[in-house]
Amino acid sequence: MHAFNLQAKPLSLADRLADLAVDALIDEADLSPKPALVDRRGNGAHTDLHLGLMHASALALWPAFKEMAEVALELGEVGVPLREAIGRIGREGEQAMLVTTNGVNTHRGAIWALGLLVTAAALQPKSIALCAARLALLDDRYAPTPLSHGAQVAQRYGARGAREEAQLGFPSVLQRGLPQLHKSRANGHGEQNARLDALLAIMTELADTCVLYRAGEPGLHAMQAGAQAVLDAGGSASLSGRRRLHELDQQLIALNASPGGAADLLAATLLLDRIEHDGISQGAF
Ligand SMILES: CC(C)(COP(=O)(O)OP(=O)(O)OC[C@H]1O[C@@H](n2cnc3c(N)ncnc32)[C@H](O)[C@@H]1O)[C@@H](O)C(=O)NCCC(=O)NCCS
Ligand SMILES: Nc1ncnc2c1ncn2[C@@H]1O[C@H](COP(=O)(O)OP(=O)(O)OP(=O)(O)O)[C@@H](O)[C@H]1O
Repeated sequence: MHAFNLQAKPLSLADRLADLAVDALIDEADLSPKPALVDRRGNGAHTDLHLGLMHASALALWPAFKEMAEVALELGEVGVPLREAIGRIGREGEQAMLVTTNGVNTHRGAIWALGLLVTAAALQPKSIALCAARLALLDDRYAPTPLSHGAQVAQRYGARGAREEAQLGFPSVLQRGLPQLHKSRANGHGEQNARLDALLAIMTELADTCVLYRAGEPGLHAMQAGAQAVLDAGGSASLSGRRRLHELDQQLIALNASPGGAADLLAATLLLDRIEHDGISQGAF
């Protein structure tokens, strides 16, 4: 008889999904140079955020992601009980984030997007985006309705925000982020450039409510047109694309226009990519 059992316990599906979600958030934060966002170089357009805080916040969310996957496996179907359970877990995750960051919003949008995707991946790994959309369409009786930045921007500009992106099945991820990630990889652009190109592809069309709130319609136009200009110039791997990317970074910082929503959707893109590589899903999201 041995004093210790040295055989590692296999990770459960919920453990693996929580690991992949946290990894995706850390990869998003580390990716550099992202226009006006927190990265390895600095704080972008944010005065209250830094890379260490993004990492600490990502790690603090692990239990919430694991619990979401577990409750999905336990309840076994899309319905109001599951929607309300993940709403409660998401709000607890938000509290854990705020305690870790001393009150700074580092990952509110990411808890929403990645939380839905983790739940859906546990439940229906063959149609993750559709399952996440069905969950997002259900009402959570206990969700507070504060006049969030997103709600204010929706009133002022009629913009679709984080809720609608999820309810539509994450078109920015499935139709922009993932295809561009695959295309830039196939062109041999290197992993970091492929990820930057995926972020830019998301930015070309997104109504990012962070940008609208901070910089209005001129800010949103600068983000979308500038991201398109980088891709048209050959993307992050080309010299002229890099020059355009630098210009976009300067321009968005000057406008205080940080594309936080696009960053969250890049993390969602990286999560689905990891889920596919991990064999949890075969790519039919
Ligand atoms: C739906 C959510 C995201 C709130 O959305 P709302 O637009 O009202 O809030 P807010 O202005 O704080 O923005 C949320 C974040 O979404 C991201 N975002 C911005 N624009 C977009 C977009 N077009 N698409 C996707 N994400 C976006 C940004 O990171 C932003 O910070 C969600 O946090 C929520 O319902 N919160 C209520 C509390 C809750 O139940 N939490 C648990 C959810 S599982
Ligand atoms: N690397 C990143 N850098 C900056 N923001 C990011 C990054 N990754 C994700 N985000 C998202 O951007 C949001 C932060 O944006 P912002 O600071 O505008 O939010 P806020 O606290 O709602 O607004 P404000 O700071 O203007 O009061 C976070 O919710 C987060 O989800």
